Formats: sequence, structure tokens, C-alpha cells
Amino acid sequence: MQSSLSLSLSPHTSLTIPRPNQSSFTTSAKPINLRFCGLRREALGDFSPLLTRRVQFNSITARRRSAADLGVSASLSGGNGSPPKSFDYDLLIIGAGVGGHGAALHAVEKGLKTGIIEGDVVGGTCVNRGCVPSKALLAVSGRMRELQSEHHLKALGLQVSAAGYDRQGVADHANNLASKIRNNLTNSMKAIGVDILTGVGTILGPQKVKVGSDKVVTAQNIIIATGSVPFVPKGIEVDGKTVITSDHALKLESVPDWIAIVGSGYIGLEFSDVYTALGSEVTFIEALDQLMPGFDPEIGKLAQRVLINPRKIDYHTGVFATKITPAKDGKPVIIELIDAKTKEPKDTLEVDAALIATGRAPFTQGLGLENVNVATQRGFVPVDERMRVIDANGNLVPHLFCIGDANGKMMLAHAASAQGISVVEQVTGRDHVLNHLSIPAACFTHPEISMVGLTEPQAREKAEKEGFEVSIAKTSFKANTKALAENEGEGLAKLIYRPDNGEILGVHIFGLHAADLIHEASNAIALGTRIQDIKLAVHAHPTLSEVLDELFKSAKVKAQVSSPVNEPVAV
Ligand SMILES: Cc1cc2nc3c(=O)[nH]c(=O)nc-3n(C[C@H](O)[C@H](O)[C@H](O)COP(=O)(O)OP(=O)(O)OC[C@H]3O[C@@H](n4cnc5c(N)ncnc54)[C@H](O)[C@@H]3O)c2cc1C
Ligand SMILES: NC(=O)c1ccc[n+]([C@@H]2O[C@H](COP(=O)([O-])OP(=O)(O)OC[C@H]3O[C@@H](n4cnc5c(N)ncnc54)[C@H](O)[C@@H]3O)[C@@H](O)[C@H]2O)c1
Repeated sequence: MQSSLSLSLSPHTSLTIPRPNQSSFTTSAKPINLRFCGLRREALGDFSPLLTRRVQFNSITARRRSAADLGVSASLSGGNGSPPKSFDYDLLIIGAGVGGHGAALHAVEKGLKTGIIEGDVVGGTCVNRGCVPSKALLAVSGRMRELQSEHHLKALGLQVSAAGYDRQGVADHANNLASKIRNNLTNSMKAIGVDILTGVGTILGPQKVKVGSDKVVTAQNIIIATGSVPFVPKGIEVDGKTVITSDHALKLESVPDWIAIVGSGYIGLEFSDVYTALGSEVTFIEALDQLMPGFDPEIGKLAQRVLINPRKIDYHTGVFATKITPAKDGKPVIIELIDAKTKEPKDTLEVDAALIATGRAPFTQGLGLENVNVATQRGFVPVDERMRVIDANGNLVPHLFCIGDANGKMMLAHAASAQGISVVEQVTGRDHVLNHLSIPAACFTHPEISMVGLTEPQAREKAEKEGFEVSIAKTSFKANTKALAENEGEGLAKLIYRPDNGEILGVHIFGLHAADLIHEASNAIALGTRIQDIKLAVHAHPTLSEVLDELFKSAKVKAQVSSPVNEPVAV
């Protein structure tokens, strides 16, 4: 099956990037650890993302227009294999998702002549099929939950008659938000002089890229930022109506009475929040032994108690969905489950719809990586800690970088953008290594979950290897005035730290506005701030941020204050 993304740029142009054929896969490449993708890929064996992709630029009109419209001259120097002697751009980015966009803005700020190539729509996954529309749906589910919770409203002294929703209205809200943010992103680049080159980018050789079918551009440095697409395990037939991926679900064309969600990672969990608020019953199917396997186990348990158990959600863990057949001729969607360990048949489910949320596959095939001797690992572009691309012999490819979902380091929008900024710092003369352990992540359920750094098991494993002690501090939202005023006392913040020197190893929050609260901790990790220093910082009262204030204050650190406290200043 070969689905495609289509875009009409104008009445005369159209571009199509076919999405991967999601019915074949390979397991021969080296496993890589995708810490923030819920689980190590090797744990899934045969169910790993498949990595086939074919890109086409299928409109002759579009090809002609792209060459004429670009306004940049193709470099004539150098054959495909040798580097050109002069360049059209200082920096050329392939892929205008959030990663490419972040890199482009920073590059212009640093004075680089910058071009960005986009084969579909500006904004990529996050803006068009990811963060942005999903958060619009979650904004609706949050309000629906509040309005439907008689107990909660009564506690606040409120009376509201029955809450309802208009499905198309909700869908329009998500779609309109995506359009608005896409325009903002496009305009923000145009306004500062980034050249947006329309067409599929293919690497021809060192520092040289083809755009569409016949335009060639050269650049001093190139960043690959081609992102990812939904991964659908072998045996699952996606029809886009009753068996869907997040690409389809975000359009909210229907709200099924009963939907199975395969995978209980970020996408599964966020959509369970949306669907149950809109009235669906949900059945989770999770390959690992527990739901939400990527989260700190204690936070996962609390999340299960609050986000799963009281809602119309049941689940099967330790099972793979091996075959899913879409609804047809009056028959429901049929899901065949096998035991994840024994591989024996376990169960068959009949539901109205199934959402496949089993991770994302990198979008890198057909990119011309072979022309610079780069072999992907399960489709991901191998990079070092500075996002420099590594070739098939283990050497760095000069002037070539890869950021975002395509390198698989951390599949988050802000991580993609931060990696892009880090690359720009390097090519403009400042060495920079991004600390991925300081990058926060959040799941926008109600309430939210957020985290930065290590989970408790990861911290204990590291401590054992490196020979240090780990301590844990916790604070409850129940003791926070603002949370109680909102009648939202269900929540926990957890700090994992070194008691000898006050280093923050990880912070995990479950509760109201957890996604916003995490940044005090992530900035502290990024800046190397120790607990003995941050516990002296002052927080406004009454605010949710006092949850973190209490958390840092309750930690028992042996070291004294490690940086001088500012002298009081007369104002
Ligand atoms: C449902 C969902 C919800 C999400 N929610 C969040 C969230 O709340 N927070 C968060 O941080 N992350 C979230 N993510 C993840 C986030 O969307 C991705 O991590 C992020 O979009 C990755 O950015 P990127 O720039 O690497 O790639 P992408 O956003 O995928 O962009 C890549 C771009 O490159 C283009 N392209 C690909 N190949 C070529 C080529 N050869 N030539 C030219 N152009 C090409 C594509 O068309 C695309 O526009 C979510 C993802 C999904 C699916
Ligand atoms: N709020 C956010 O930041 C946000 C929201 C959505 C998506 N994302 C990003 O998008 C990416 C994809 O999200 P996702 O939820 O699809 O992936 P994920 O990696 O977070 O979770 C996938 C889940 O599916 C399970 N699984 C995999 N194959 C299975 C099978 N055959 N049968 C049953 N279970 C199976 C895994 O064990 C895992 O728990 C994530 O890496 C995440 O970083 C982020």
C-alpha cells in the first residue's frame, strides 16, 4: 500500500511525496537506543519501524516552476562526487519542519545565506500532523472533562447543564490552528530572507543537492531535517477510516464508540484522553508488560490510577497486535493478538476502529545518502553528539549534519529545533554539544505528565556503574495552595538527585500544568545549577511553581552552597 501526501501550491502546481510502504521492514541493522520513544527498538524485534520510502516529484509543471521560481543559480562547478568550488548558500536545510525552521532562523541571525527545501508543506509533522493539531484536540478534551465532571464543578460551587460538542467544529479548530501556525512559520522565514525552495531534495554528492527533478543547488553546509512518518507494524492494514494512524486521527472524521489504541506511548495516551472525553471507549494494546513503559515507573503507576482506571479504558499488555483487518461489509475491525514473549496466539478483538500508535519511522529513503556513502541504521541517519553525519566506514562526512526525527536521538519538536541551533553554532565557529538530558518532554493529558533527565531505574543503573549514591525527593500537589484553589490536588513531583554534590539527575511531574512547570528543572540541568543553589530561589505565592520550590527545598544535599549568593542590591 502506498499512501501519499499531496499539496496544491497553486492552481498550476502540485507535489506528492508518497509515504512509506508500511508492509515490509528490515531487522538486520544495528539496534539503537531510542530513549524517549517509549522503549528500546530492539525490544520489538520484528515489529520495528520499516524503512522504505520513495520520493517523487511528479508534476512537470511543478518541476519547471520550481526551477524558475527559486531565484538561485545552480552551481556549475564540480561533478557529483567532488565538492563544488563556490556555493549558492552558506547553509542549506532539507526539510522545513520545526527542526529545519529552528535552524533557519538561527542561521540568518548568525548572518548565513540560508535556503530550506520542502517537498510537501512547511511545518512538517509537528505543525500539520503532530503537536499543533493534537494540542487543539486536547484543549477541547480538557474542557469537556471539566464540564462533564459534576463532582469537580460542585466542589467549586458551579452548576453547568449538560456539556456537548460538535465533531466538525472540534475538527475545524485543529485544522485552523495548523493552518495558522503553518502560515506563521512560513512568514517568519520569508520575512528574514530565508529562501524556501519547493521540491524534494536529493543529495547528489558532497555539498550538492538536487531540488525537484532538475535544479541543483550547492551549499557550504547541509542539514538533513527530513523527519519521520507513522510506523505501522507488518500485518496491520491501514484503510484511513477504521484502521488509522495519527495522521488520520487528527482530522477527527469520526468519534468511534469503541476504539482500540495499539501502543501506549505519547500518541496513544494523548488520543485516549481525547477519545474518552468525546465519549469513546478505549482498549489499549501494549507490547511491553506495563502501560506507558517510557515513563518513570512511579509516575506511570500514578498516571494509570488517574488517567486510565477511572475512565472507560481497558487494556491488554504483553501482547502484539499481529494482524488488524479494517471494518468491511458490516464486519467490525478484527485484531489478532499474540503473546509478546511466547508468540502464541492470545486473543481476538472486534472493535469499531483501531488507532496505530506504535512509534515513528524516519523519512530518509530516497534522500541520496548513498551518494555520500552513508548507510542508515533502520532508516535513521547515524550522527555523532554534534549531529555530524557518520558514513558507512565510521568517518564523519564533512559539512553534512542531520537533526530531528531523522536521526532518532529524541523524537520531539523542540529537540529537533535545538539540534538545528546547535549545528548553526558549530558552523559559525562556536563549538556546541547539546545536552539531551536537559531536554524536557511532556504528555498533554489531563492532568499533564512531564519529565527531564533520567528515570529512577536509569539513575540507579548509572549510579551503580559510576559509584555514587542516588536520593529521591517528592512533593504532592495536595500541599499546594494554587492547585487546591483550582480543585486539582491530584499530582506529584519527583526529584532524582545526587545527595553528595546536589546534581539534579531527573525530575518527573504529574499534575496540573506539569508541561509548563518542568522548565525550571530543565533549565537548571542545562545550566548545571545545583540543588543547594536553586533551593534559595524565590517563587511567587500562591503559584504551582511552589511545587518545585518545595521539591528542591526538601532534598537533603550534603554539599554546601556551591556558588556565591548575590549581595543585596539597594533599589
Ligand atoms: C500526533 C503527534 C503529536 C506530537 N506531539 C508533540 C508534542 O506535543 N511535542 C513535541 O515536542 N513533539 C511532538 N510530536 C513529535 C514532533 O512532531 C516531531 O518530533 C517533530 O515534528 C520532528 O521535527 P523534524 O523537523 O525533525 O521533522 P518533521 O516535522 O517531520 O519535518 C520534516 C519535513 O521534511 C520534509 N521532507 C522530508 N523529506 C524531504 C525531502 N527529501 N526533500 C524536501 N523535504 C523533505 C517533510 O515534508 C517535512 O515537512 C508529535 C508527533 C505526532 C505524530
Ligand atoms: N507530547 C509529545 O511530546 C508527543 C506527543 C505525541 C508524539 N510524540 C512523539 O512521537 C513519537 C511517536 O509516538 P508514539 O506514541 O507512536 O510512540 P512511542 O514510542 O511513544 O510509543 C509506542 C508504544 O507502542 C508500543 N508498541 C510498539 N509496537 C507495538 C505492537 N506491535 N503492538 C503493541 N504495542 C506496540 C511500544 O511498546 C510503546 O509503548 C514519540 O517518539 C514521541 O516522542 C510526542
